[in-house]
Formats: sequence, C-alpha cells, structure tokens
Amino acid sequence: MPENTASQDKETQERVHDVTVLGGGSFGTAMAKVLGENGHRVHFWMRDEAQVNEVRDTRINSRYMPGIKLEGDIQPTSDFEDAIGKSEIVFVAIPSKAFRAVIRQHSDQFREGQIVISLTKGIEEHGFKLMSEILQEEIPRCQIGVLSGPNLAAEIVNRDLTATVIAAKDPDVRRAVQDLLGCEYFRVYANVDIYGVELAGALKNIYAIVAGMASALDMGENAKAMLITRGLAEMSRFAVSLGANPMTFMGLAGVGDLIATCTSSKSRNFRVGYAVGKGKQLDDAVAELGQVAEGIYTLKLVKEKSEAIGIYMPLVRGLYEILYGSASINAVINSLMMAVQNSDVEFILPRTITQ
Ligand SMILES: NC(=O)C1=CN([C@@H]2O[C@H](COP(=O)(O)OP(=O)(O)OC[C@H]3O[C@@H](n4cnc5c(N)ncnc54)[C@H](O)[C@@H]3O)[C@@H](O)[C@H]2O)C=CC1
Ligand SMILES: O=C(CO)COP(=O)(O)O
Repeated sequence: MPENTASQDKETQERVHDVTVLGGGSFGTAMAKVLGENGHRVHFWMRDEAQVNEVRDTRINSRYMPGIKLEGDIQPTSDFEDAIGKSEIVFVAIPSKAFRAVIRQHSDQFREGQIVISLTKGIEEHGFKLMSEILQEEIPRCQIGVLSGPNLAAEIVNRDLTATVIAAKDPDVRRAVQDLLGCEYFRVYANVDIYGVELAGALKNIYAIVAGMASALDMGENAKAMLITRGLAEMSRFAVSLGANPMTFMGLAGVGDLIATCTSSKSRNFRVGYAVGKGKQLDDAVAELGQVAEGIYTLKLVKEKSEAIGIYMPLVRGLYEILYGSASINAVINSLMMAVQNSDVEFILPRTITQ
C-alpha cells in the first residue's frame, strides 16, 4: 500500500546509522556536524590524538572550526579500526596528497559492500588518478561514490542553506547518501557521472585561484564574469575530452561550485590567488593559509595533462606561468587578452567560426 511504503521509507530514513568521517580538517568537521545533527552515530577519525581529546572534551575542533560546537553523537577517535568497524557508510575527507596512503594502510579493515564516499577535490600526482579511482584500486570490494558541489565548510557549519551532488553508479548508494545527509539546510542531488562530478570539483580550484588574483587586482565585475565563464568552458572542454558528461558542468558540481569558490574569500584557493595577486610568494601564501589549497597541485597536473592530450587551456597555462614560471601577472593578462578571439559557446559554434 502507498501509505505503508511511505511510512516504511520514513522509518528507514529516521533510523540511527553508524557512519564514519575520515579526516579532521574543515570539511570532515562540517560533514561530521551535519551527520551528528541528523541523529546519526558519527565515528570521527583523525590522526592527531590531541585533536581527538579536544573534540571529545570540548566538542570543538579549534584548529579547523574555531567556535563551532559539534552537537549529537559524534565520537572522535584516532583508532581506524574502531572508526570504520561498525559503519555502513564511510566519508573520506583526506587531502589528495595523503588519500591513497591512508586508504592503503587500512585497506584490509574495510568490509565487503561497505559504502565509501570521497569528499576530496583533488587529483593524484602519479597517473592523473581521481579519488574514486584510488578507492576502486585499493578497496574494490566496497561500493564507491563521490560527493561534490558548492560546499564551503565555513558556511555549512553555520547551517547556511547548501546543496551538493552525490555521484555513484548504484542507485541505492545515491539514495543512502541523500537520506543520511539531507536536512532542512542541506540538499543532496544525484548524478551518475562520477568522473565528471569529481573532476569538476578538482578543476574549479584552479579557477578559484585565478578569481582570487583578479579580485586582488580589483579587476571589476566584467572581468570576473569573463574569467568564471571562460573557466567553465575550459574545464568542460578538458573533462569532456576525458569522458565526462558535459551536462554535469551545468550543474551544482560544475558551475555551482565555480560560482561559490570564484566569488568568495571563504575559499582557500581564492585566498591563495588573492595573496599572490597582492604580491606574496606562493609558498608564503600557502604557509599562511595553514589549510589545504588543492588547486596549486591540480594546476600542475592539469597543465601537463592538457598538453599531453592537446586540449587548449589558456587560463591554466597562464596561471601556471605566474605560479611556477617567471611570468608577471600583467604579461599573462596581456597575452590572454590579445590571443585569438574564438567563438563563445564552442560546442554549439565550432571554434574555427571566427578564424
Ligand atoms: N573545506 C571545504 O570547504 C571543502 C573541502 N573539500 C575537500 O576536502 C578535502 C579535505 O579538505 P579540508 O578538510 O578542507 O582540509 P583541511 O586543510 O582543513 O584539513 C585537512 C585534514 O586532513 C588531515 N590529514 C592530512 N594528511 C593526513 C594523513 N596522512 N592522515 C590523516 N589525516 C591527514 C589533516 O590533519 C587535517 O585534519 C580537500 O580535498 C578539499 O578540497 C571539499 C569541499 C569543501
Ligand atoms: O570546494 C570547496 C567549496 O565547494 C572549498 O574550496 P576551497 O578548498 O578553495 O576552500
């Protein structure tokens, strides 16, 4: 009967689930908070014992989320086995540089069929692997998904209205994540394009750095719109050439995340770009940030990859020349502005139309 089905659905949704968050940084803390407030038992794993004690005793992660109280049944631990042993779903918020090492070190502790969702927006240095590919290689017996979207941790912890995307092949995995995370301030949309959703989250960090620089230089709203829109064209062109669905880039994980991070100083990538735009050295800007800015690593990998596969990415090339070469910001801006003037929406009008 329809009423029975509805009430059974509600009952399933309201059941307390054992869930795990791996990684005690800003985003791990934000996701643990949402899950705790949704009534779940959250096993919150972090490597630093002092941080575990602080979160247990004060309910605050002062290094990454000062002043934010973690409500609900959140159980911090540095014991990995204890953290994932009872869990139905494991969320991984470990920066891309450490992602494989952490999963590999503990791979035998994951259970057959356990759902493992990457929250990480980066690319592995060797082999251009995305985090879902690493999970597939290291723990193939698990069910894998990725979560990505305009999800600034600093806003989520304030319960500011937010939406995200869960991408997974299995509809049960998508539904499970929607049910666990969805609440009055957090909406979870679904997609099947794992590669596109994940690549969008990693690529947009590059353009957030560019946008931060433009903001530091007070370049104006027209320039910001140009950079965001051409960034979207560039990242879609690259991702589609690697097999992503172009429509994914019209959604929250694509244009949505690009808007959030390219327009906000809450984005760490934006802040790094801003600092460099104000004349700081990259290393100093990153050291001052004290948190991960994935875009500075992704930039190098995407530049190499785009050259290897012959995809035109002038913003990536220009930013690379500023951050890792010897080009001045003004010289790069000048060369971008004087480059050949192509078609606007090149998948409708071919690139050659104006040539
Ligand atoms: N902060 C945000 O607003 C969002 C971040 N993300 C993504 O989430 C991922 C994690 O970022 P954040 O939590 O923001 O970074 P963060 O810099 O705030 O924290 C990183 C955390 O990872 C831990 N960590 C680093 N290496 C580790 C290792 N070997 N073993 C165990 N733990 C280790 C650190 O101790 C720290 O707790 C990144 O890929 C980021 O792009 C995604 C959406 C939003
Ligand atoms: O991905 C994010 C928001 O969606 C966070 O961006 P930053 O890593 O630049 O802070």
